[in-house]
Amino acid sequence: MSAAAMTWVVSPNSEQLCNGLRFLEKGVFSGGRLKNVGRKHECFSFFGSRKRDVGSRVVANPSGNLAISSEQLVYDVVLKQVALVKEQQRSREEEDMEVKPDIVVPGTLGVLNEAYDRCGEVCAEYAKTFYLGTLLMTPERRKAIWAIYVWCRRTDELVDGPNASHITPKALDRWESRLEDLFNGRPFDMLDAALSDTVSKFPVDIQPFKDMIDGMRMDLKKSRYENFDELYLYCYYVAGTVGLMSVPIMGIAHESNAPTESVYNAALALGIANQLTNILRDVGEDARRGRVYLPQDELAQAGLSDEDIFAMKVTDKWRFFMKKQIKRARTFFDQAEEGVTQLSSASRWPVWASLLLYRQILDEIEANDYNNFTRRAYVSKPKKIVALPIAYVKSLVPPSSRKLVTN
Ligand SMILES: CC(C)=CCC/C(C)=C/CC/C(C)=C/CC/C(C)=C/[C@@H]1[C@@H](COP(=O)(O)OP(=O)(O)O)[C@]1(C)CC/C=C(\C)CC/C=C(\C)CCC=C(C)C
Ligand SMILES: [Mn+2]
Repeated sequence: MSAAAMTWVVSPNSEQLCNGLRFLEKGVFSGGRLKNVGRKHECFSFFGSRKRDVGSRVVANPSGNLAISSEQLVYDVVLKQVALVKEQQRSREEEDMEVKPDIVVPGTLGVLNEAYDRCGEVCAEYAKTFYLGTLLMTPERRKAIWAIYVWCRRTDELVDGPNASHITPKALDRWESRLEDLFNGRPFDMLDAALSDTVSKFPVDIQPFKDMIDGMRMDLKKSRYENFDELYLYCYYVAGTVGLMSVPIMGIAHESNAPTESVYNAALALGIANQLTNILRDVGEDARRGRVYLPQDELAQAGLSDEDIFAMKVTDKWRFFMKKQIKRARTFFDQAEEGVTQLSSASRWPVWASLLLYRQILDEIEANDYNNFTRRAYVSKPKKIVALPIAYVKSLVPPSSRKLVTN
């Protein structure tokens, strides 16, 4: 598919989107394979800490005043999402139904099915293993996850895709108003229509979606992170949000008696872990774009600076620094593990697979002797193949009655 055709998939520009819609209607997109344009897209590498180790709720700002930490800010979003889920549970119990019935406007069902099919195609193209995992889910859940995946991918492409240099804060504002419209039942295009349908059926709060757009805004104006608290907020925006969006769809197992909030915390932790791993894998690549997604204070403590990163030399100081960063990422994966088992049975396999595969990237960075400047850590096909049955076996473990960490 040409770059021009790709444009509509990711751009919030109305004219291009209308063009995109025409592509869809003519079926040009159908069967078309989205290509990587200007950006690495290996297969969506299948994707928490005891909180005390990684950050506190109240932090002192430079003037010595106490401020609310990023962790606390994010926790408020978790509570809001959990409240929405509980509210829907209560009304379902009252109405005694599984999901809201479809209110079908004549002639729209075919279009909606087609929209979901397109989401599935995009997902299969960008994230093959993950796509296969979604096939285990119920059709309703699978389609919903595809719709969320596509919205996230399109959002990410705005700042990371081929048209990234043309993206302005205004464009992100337009993307956000489209988001509000689709949550209010007024989708702009077919892919938005799929998500609009999804959010009308599942208790998904708009906040994590808005926060992901905020993450993209942050990417436009910020290329340094003073400390881990700042980096944590960025990781929440671009990846922790995905965890919060996904759990209402994947569902929590009926047998689970873990507090709902603890499962959302685990989902958040998996997003953070994935993003920290992504950052550690991409240090060299990001540096070539003038970006350093590493806590500046921790670099300084290790006797390192931006200059050392741009020099791209693996030194003992760098190895020492990296070991600490990897250790932190692993604590978030550990925290996430406790939550995966609480998910509904069909959702556990793709999440385990994603967790095991993404975590292995950290092992690969170690195996590369911490050279994440000029070598890209990746999980080889044979290792991926080994991880999948392990994930499957893990997914068979039912939720235990053990209590998870709440905040
Ligand atoms: C089963 C599963 C993995 C479900 C998530 C499906 C979904 C909606 C994914 C959307 C991902 C996406 C496109 C996010 C946009 C921002 C972004 C690109 C984030 C980075 C992903 C890795 O992508 P990649 O390796 O391709 O990196 P580049 O684009 O090349 O830089 C991220 C690192 C974040 C991904 C975050 C997650 C997948 C969150 C996972 C958490 C859950 C699914 C919750 C699980 C529940 C519990 C209880 C643990
Ligand atoms: Mn990346």
